Amino acid sequence: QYIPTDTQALTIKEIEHYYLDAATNGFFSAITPCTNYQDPTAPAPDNTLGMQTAAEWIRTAFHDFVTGSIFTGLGGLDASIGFETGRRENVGAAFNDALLFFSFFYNAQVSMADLIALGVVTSVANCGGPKVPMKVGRVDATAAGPSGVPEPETSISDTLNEFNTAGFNDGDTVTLTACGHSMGGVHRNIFPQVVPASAIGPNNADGRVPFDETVAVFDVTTVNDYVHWTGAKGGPLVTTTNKTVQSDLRLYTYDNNQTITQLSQSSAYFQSQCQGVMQRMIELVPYSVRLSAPIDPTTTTNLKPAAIYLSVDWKGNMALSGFMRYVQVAGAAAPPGTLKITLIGRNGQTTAISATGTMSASDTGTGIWGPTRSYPFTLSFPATTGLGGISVSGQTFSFQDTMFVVPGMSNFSPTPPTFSTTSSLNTVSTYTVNITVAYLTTAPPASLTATFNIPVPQAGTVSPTISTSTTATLQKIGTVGPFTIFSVITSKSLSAKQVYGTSVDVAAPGQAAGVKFFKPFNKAA
Ligand code: HEM
Repeated sequence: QYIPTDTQALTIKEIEHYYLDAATNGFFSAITPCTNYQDPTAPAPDNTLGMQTAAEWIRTAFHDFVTGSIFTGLGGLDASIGFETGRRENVGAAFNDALLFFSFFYNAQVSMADLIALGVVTSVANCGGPKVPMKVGRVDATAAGPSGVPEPETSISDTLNEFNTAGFNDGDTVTLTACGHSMGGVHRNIFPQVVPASAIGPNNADGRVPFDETVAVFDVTTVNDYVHWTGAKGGPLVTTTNKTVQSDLRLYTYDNNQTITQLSQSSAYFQSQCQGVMQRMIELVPYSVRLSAPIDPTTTTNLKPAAIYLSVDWKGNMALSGFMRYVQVAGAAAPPGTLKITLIGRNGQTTAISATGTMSASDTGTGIWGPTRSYPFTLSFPATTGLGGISVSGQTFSFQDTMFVVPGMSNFSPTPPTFSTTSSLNTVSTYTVNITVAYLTTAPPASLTATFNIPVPQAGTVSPTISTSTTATLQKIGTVGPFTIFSVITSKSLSAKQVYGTSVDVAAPGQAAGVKFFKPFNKAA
């Protein structure tokens, strides 16, 4: 585990993993294919209900963000929706479905609000829409926010007022709603005032009437249907005979159909307009929140180290292991068969020590940016040389070895059940963890303190929060080369889901954590 200087870098690393790496039970699993419906409390997807996870994720972001205010600088995308699911304006399973699925990916570095944003970015891009920039750094609310999410019955003036307060003018409101209503539909079981009982049928137990013919594709079809009065004609919130709930019709006709007609001019125009408003939706955050630069392998780097661990043994041999990730973005060279990873020593000098990373045949996948390849490697070097970084294909990545958990001297038992995004991870066991840390210091303290960051339930929402109340004291057990070694064994009763979300920080007395966000049991390993 290396220690980046900037804590947002750790969040970026985590989200990059969810966003770019292939994983059987990864973030994309619930929205692949885009027609899929995954109830995270059930063992397997159920596609007989007329429900759709990708659409639920987009609707979740809308209901979370729209009560935010550019005037007060409060609210927006902050996961407060979890505290608000009892309100009539937030009817339906979508919100808790989304938060429960996201909670498998929640930890001390990844907020629920960032996961809601990632849900929009992944479902839009995975289902044929544009790439909405993914920034990180959102902060979760600790209580409900104001109410006011527009409902089908809400007057046009109240609806526009709510969106205006969230920073969307009248035209933007039409655009965002038309973009959102490209996927999914309206369900009889929760909106009987909109959808007739006749909608219920085989593989449609909840009675969904889709917004358009391409329910699982983020595209201009619903707009074209409305403008040309073909197909689904814009969907049930236009065509319902109950005038009170014709909210899309009221909205689209408010400016005499000007905005909606513009949107139908071309698929490319629709997609670029949607990219802009979707970005603004997920970037409405409190004034106090600073978002990172976007995770974009085309403009940052498509070659990056991931899942890196540093170790030292009692003989003073060090090893840096992990993998290099190569994303073959559009226009990039084909992935090389091997990569040469060269050690930069603790003194900052490039050394003659190198390792070869060979492209994995199995750990591969195709994400929205292109094929992702991984190159596992282990770089071995003496403790006297130490670690300052690595250089790979002309790029330098900085690491440090001041304080790190030593994987070969640490362990964790029992092994939790295989990671999955179902309730199978609810089983609680007593887990014992040995945390052993190497500290590069000429004046070793008597002990170090480990703080465990454990996802725990919080009242009023299905979204977890992080508890830091479990700590442990590491005692000196020896020295190797320039390092003093500290260790502790501690036990805790946890669910497997909590185990996967737990991380540890370690600090010397009176100092900031030298080890930050070490995952004692890493599902990515
Ligand atoms: C004028 C404001 C809006 C109103 C009154 C409204 C109303 C509704 C209603 C009643 C449903 C049916 C929900 C269900 O049966 O599960 C729905 C679905 C949906 N809405 Fe909206 N909506 C509005 C704006 C938006 C916006 C701005 C977005 C996102 C950018 C959005 C995204 C969605 C999505 C993706 C669905 C499909 C959900 C699913 O199939 O599970 N809506 N909307």
